[in-house]
Formats: sequence, C-alpha cells, structure tokens
Amino acid sequence: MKKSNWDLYLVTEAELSRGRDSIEVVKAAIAGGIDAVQLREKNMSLRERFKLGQQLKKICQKAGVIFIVNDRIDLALALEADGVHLGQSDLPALTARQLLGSDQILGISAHTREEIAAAESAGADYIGIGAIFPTKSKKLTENNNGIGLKKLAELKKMTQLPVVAIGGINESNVGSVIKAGADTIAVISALTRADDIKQASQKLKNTILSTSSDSSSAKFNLKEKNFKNETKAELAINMQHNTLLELPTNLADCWQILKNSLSKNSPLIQHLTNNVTINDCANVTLNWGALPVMTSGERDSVEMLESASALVLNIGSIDKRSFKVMLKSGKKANQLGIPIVLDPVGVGATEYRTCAIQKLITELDLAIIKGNQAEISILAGQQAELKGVESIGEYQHIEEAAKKLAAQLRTIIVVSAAEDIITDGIQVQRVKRGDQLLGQVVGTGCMLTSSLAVMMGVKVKNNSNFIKAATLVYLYSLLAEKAAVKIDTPAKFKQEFFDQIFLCSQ
Ligand SMILES: Nc1ncnc2c1ncn2[C@@H]1O[C@H](COP(=O)(O)OP(=O)(O)OP(=O)(O)O)[C@@H](O)[C@H]1O
Ligand SMILES: Cc1ncsc1CCO
Ligand SMILES: [Mg+2]
Repeated sequence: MKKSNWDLYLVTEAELSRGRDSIEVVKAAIAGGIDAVQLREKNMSLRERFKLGQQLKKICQKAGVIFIVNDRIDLALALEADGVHLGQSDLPALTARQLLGSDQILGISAHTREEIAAAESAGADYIGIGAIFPTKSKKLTENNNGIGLKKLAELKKMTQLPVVAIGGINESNVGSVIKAGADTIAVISALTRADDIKQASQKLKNTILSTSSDSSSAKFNLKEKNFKNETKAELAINMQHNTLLELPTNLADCWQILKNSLSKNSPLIQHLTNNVTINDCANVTLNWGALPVMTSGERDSVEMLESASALVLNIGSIDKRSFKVMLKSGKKANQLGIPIVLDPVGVGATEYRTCAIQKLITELDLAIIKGNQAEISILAGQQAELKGVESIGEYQHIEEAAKKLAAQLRTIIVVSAAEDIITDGIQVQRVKRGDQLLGQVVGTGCMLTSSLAVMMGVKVKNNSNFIKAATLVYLYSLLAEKAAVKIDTPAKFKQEFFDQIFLCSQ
C-alpha cells in the first residue's frame, strides 16, 4: 500500500458522529475518497481505542488509505499503524521518531516557528496547524477562535514540510484554507456529522482538488512511504515541480539555480569512458538536461572540447590508446578551463590501472574525483579490497581518507556507497539516502560521475563545486528512492530512475 499525496484526512471522534460508530463513518468516508484516517477518540479508554484501531487498520489497509494514530505512540506501534500524530504535550517528536523508525509517518502539531523547527529537525513528515477557524466543539481544540488564514499562511512559509490544516474546516471555507497554503485538509465534524458521509467526502475532496489546481500555492506531496517493504527509504516530492522536499534548504536553492540554467542552455559533456556503461551515461546526461557526447578519437576529442562544458574521464576499460586520449584531452580541458570529473574505476585492481590513474592525477587539475570506497581508499594510500571494479570490505576511515585526498589534490572527492561522502578537504557532507537497488545495476557509479560532470558544466555564481556536488549526490539518491518506491527489480528500476531524473529536470 502506498499513497503519495493526501488531500483529505478524516479524524475520527465517535462522540461527534451523530450516533454512528467510527467504523461506519470511516467506511463511508473511504467510499467518498478520503486519503487518510486518524484514530483520535479522546474519550475512549486505551483498550477501547486499541480494539477500534485493529478494525480501522484493516479497513484502511484494504482500501489503500493511510492509518494514523493520534497522541499515543505505544498504540501506533501496537497497531502497526502507518504513523502517529503528536501534539506539543505528547512525547517529544525526536523520541517518537526513534521509537517509530524512519519508515513510519510522524505528524506534529506546531504553532510557532520554534515548534516547527523542532519538529523538522526531529524528522517529522508533516506539520499539523490549527485550529484554523472556530470549531463547533470545545473538545476539538483549546483555541476556540481559531488562528485564522493569515497565521496559517505565515506558518506555512516557515516550513518545507507539508502542512495539514485542521479546525472548523468545511465545504464553504476549504477553498480559502487551500489558498492560504494548506497542503492537506483534516476534518472531523465536516464528515462525521454529515447526513451523507460518502457524498460529503466526495464533495469536499472535489473542492480541494479543484482549488489546489487553480491555486498558485505549491501543493506538496506527503512523504511517500513504502509499506510493502519496510526497508525502503522515505522520500518526499513537490507535486507541481517534482522538486524534492527533503533536499536540505541550501541544496534545494542550489538545485533551482542549476535546473534553471540547464533548461536555458544545455551544456555539452564530453566523455572518455568505458564501453560497458557508455550508453547509460549518455542517457543520464541527457535526462538531466545536458547534451552527451562520447567521442573517443584523440583528434576528435580534443577538438570537441572547444564546445564542451565538462569532461568525464572514466577509466573503466582503459587501454594504452584510450589513456593517451584521456591525458591529451585532460590537458586541453585544463587549458580551456573546462572542469574534469574523474572516475578511477577499479584503481588498485591492476597495476596498469593504478599507474594510469597516478599519471592522470599528477598531470591534470581535476574538479571532482568520484570513486567507490575501495577506489578512494587506494588513492589515499590506504589498504582496500577490490574484486574487478567492485568495492568490497569495510571502510571505517573512509571520511578521513577522502578529506585528506581532497586537501592534497585540491579537488572535491565524492565517495559512493550506501552512505555517500562529499568533501572538499574541509567541509564534509554525508548522504545516507538512496536505495540498495542502485547497487544492483551496473554503472550507477559511472552514471553518478556523468551526473556530477553535468553539474560542473553549469556555471553558477555563488555556489561552490562542493555545494554543487553535494546537491547532485543528494538529489541522485532521492530520485533513486523515488524510483524504488515504484519498482523493486533492477532492470525496471533503472528505467524508472532515468525517468525520475528526466521528470525532476523539467
Ligand atoms: N546499499 C546501498 N544503498 C543505497 N545506495 C547505494 C547502495 N550501494 C550503492 N549505492 C549508490 O549507488 C551508486 C553507485 O555507488 P557504487 O559505490 O556502487 O559505485 P561504483 O562501484 O563506482 O558503481 P559502478 O562501478 O557500478 O558504476 C551511488 O549513488 C551510491 O550511493
Ligand atoms: C563492469 C565494468 N567493467 C569495467 S567498467 C565497468 C562498469 C562499472 O564500473
Ligand atoms: Mg558498484
């Protein structure tokens, strides 16, 4: 079961359901198209809520509707709910996140900048804001006047997380709430007290959808969670522009600049690369919005650089002739001020590779070296285990090795692994995102190198190569997660991953 975008979120309260029980209410609301249910029931005992929750969970699961538990993390865990919604007087968000793990949804009610920041840093998936309007029942909220639309709009600007608005929202005012910036609408009475719950749900959802598509405010998707496979990583996207919400703010800003520039003028990326993954590298380059060229003759490569914006040197299938072309082209790129991204594929596996790389590193100025853990360890003069071009073994000191190498060569080092590292010798960014399927497809490292070259080929002011590299690696990983939510076998995953890169660059 997976659901990426919530429009309408029903919060249950049997006492406000005009004699109907919450099972009946939830079933009718699901028939009307709600996206998520929250088990609230403030007046029931924990045992009663548990029993009701068991039934509601089954109903939701069958319908593909998200099931969230209010207030009690113990209950959420006991019911194996999709997530929990906590207020400021419940257990702290950080504790909740630790107990929940990363795959479950954590919603936090927040009313101030500080509360929003704390929720974000604890790893919340959405921020609940309310009560927006006066509510019919005091039980719904302590704030009987409601915070109003202006305050909602102000709070919305303080977070990149999706905002769920609650409190006194109904058919007549929901449009204004969406326009003020709410991404998702949570209601109790508007549905629980309706004469015809199914019809009321349909109507409310339609109004939300039609207002959202008219509204200029960005409508964000909630984190997509894969409930089929709990090991799958989490992600979030912006529905309109496909921009990833979870990109840290500075990287998100950098991506906007890179993306704008890519859409205006596609940089040409010349590749001298291996004959295993060459086609994938060409396609990934194209999907980011750049133009690939993979010309391997000495004269042609050198001449091609006149119109290129970056050069990839990938030694995956190096031989005497290709090495010579790399050296010559590298020198030409340096003369022209074109950034070079080097992938020392399999360095250390053979003496030939190691000598070739030593020569390239000594003679050329490199913008980035991207290698797997073994390759970077070898370059840093440490022990490493390689089998062919694959990194095997444990690398506890990889960060120090990468930093040292970056400082020594005055370049950016990118280490790819389940947790990637980007460093310029001083700053370090770790990216523990992505999906293990990346390791099941030959060439995702080479494609990462080509992707880095695309970003190096974009000239942007105010963003260092370090930030550009970190942005790319982060984005690459998040897009892989997004692909992996949809697909769980390698070949189709590769296709989906390409498409995600394409969509994100539009
Ligand atoms: N277990 C994993 N979980 C998440 N991401 C992973 C995992 N293993 C590898 N990756 C990602 O896969 C990509 C390739 O990394 P890897 O270290 O396998 O490179 P490589 O060995 O140079 O690849 P190749 O030689 O196949 O081109 C990187 O984006 C990395 O983050
Ligand atoms: C498998 C393989 N062999 C040489 S290059 C390459 C692609 C991954 O680096
Ligand atoms: Mg690999």
